[in-house]
Amino acid sequence: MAQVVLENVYKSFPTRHNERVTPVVAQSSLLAPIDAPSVVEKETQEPKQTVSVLRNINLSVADGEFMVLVGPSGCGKSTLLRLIAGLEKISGGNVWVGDRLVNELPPKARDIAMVFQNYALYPHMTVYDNLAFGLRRTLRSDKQRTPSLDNLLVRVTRGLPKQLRYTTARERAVDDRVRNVAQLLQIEALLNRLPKQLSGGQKQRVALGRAIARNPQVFLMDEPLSNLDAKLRAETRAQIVKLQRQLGTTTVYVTHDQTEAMTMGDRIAVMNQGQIQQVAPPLELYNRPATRFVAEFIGSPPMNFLPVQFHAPLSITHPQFRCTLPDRWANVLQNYDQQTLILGIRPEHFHLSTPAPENLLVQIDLVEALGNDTYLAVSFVKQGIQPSLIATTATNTLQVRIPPDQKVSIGEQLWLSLSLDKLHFFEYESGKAIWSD
Ligand SMILES: Nc1ncnc2c1ncn2[C@@H]1O[C@H](COP(=O)(O)OP(=O)(O)OP(=O)(O)O)[C@@H](O)[C@H]1O
Repeated sequence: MAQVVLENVYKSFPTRHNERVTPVVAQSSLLAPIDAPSVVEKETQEPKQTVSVLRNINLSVADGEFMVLVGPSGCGKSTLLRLIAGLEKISGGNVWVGDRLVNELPPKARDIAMVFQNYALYPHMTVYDNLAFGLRRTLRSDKQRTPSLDNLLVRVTRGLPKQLRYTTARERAVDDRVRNVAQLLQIEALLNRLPKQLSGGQKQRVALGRAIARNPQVFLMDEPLSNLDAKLRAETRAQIVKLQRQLGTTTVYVTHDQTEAMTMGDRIAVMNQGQIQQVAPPLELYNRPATRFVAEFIGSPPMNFLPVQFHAPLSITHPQFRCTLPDRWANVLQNYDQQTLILGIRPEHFHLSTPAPENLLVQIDLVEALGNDTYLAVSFVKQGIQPSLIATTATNTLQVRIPPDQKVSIGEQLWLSLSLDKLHFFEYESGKAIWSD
């Protein structure tokens, strides 16, 4: 077990700004004499540029912690994981695993096991051998060399029935570990099968088993569940969490799925465009998102955002409604008098209400009844004042959650009130959260 610490980690990839150049080179090479420099040579002569994919990453994963990296596609999650694994080299900063600085260490010296979404099992080996393969190598590198008497006995008994054959100490250790892991993951019955004889979920369990069998200091998992169907994903999700708790192995888990992040992580690091926006336990991310980006990313359906005008001491106005905020906002908001702020409201923090200036008059565009919950997509019924401010809302549609027993239909008009103690505010330009305490 070990902690993983990233200090000011930076990663850039080389790129050539040859998007315009390439076609020209390609074209000229068609016309060029045979002995002209090749396209490849010409391309490498272009000035190299770099694109920075991760910037100023500081993250400390505690010993035994389950840390989830979450963020939209392309934000740099996999790259960060690959940097920890040593599959990519960092461009700046430090990576620590335990008390070792691993910047220059190759992957196999880092004592880390990685699980990918595509399982990466050896197709020609049985489940048993897939589990045993890495182990044999690990034990060999542990210098548990086979004594020569062992070797002799193995050779002499090779032709005998299986029960009578002699096995080496190392092979017995491997066998013990394989069977333990198979029991833990409930794949004992599958040990003699080939990967092609397994379902997706079973393959994923074998891939997990392979990582566990090596008993590494750290597990790195890159979207390991994304090839599974919804039901199996939920089951395997729970199983991974349970296993991780049992083993207590420090884990960094990458996903773009916020449900996975919220249900699995001790803490979650939310990433966007190569930077970490916030690191916090799941509920804290939900209750106290540090930025508008985090607020929108965590929670399903996402938080609604409305531009409102703030008037000290405690009132906000929107073309469609106005309301007075609880006292606790007075202090923090006094510097924003007469400014536009972004009001954030989660779908679950609206309530069906009565006509009043502090309530929102909306029309139902869509109803989604999901048994336990009913979600509405609603739009404002235009009431006339300051329509320009409404136009600055990215979308004029709000997502609202109402009790499932409430009968509503498309086209119906409703009044909604806000849970005043649940409001969020963000600075208009920077998107930074303003907290009332
Ligand atoms: N070898 C590479 N060379 C150049 N650019 C790269 C390389 N690997 C990744 N990138 C770029 O780095 C950015 C981050 O990629 P990364 O795979 O880490 O994102 P991600 O958050 O894991 O996305 P996804 O969820 O889609 O897998 C992307 O813009 C990607 O195009």
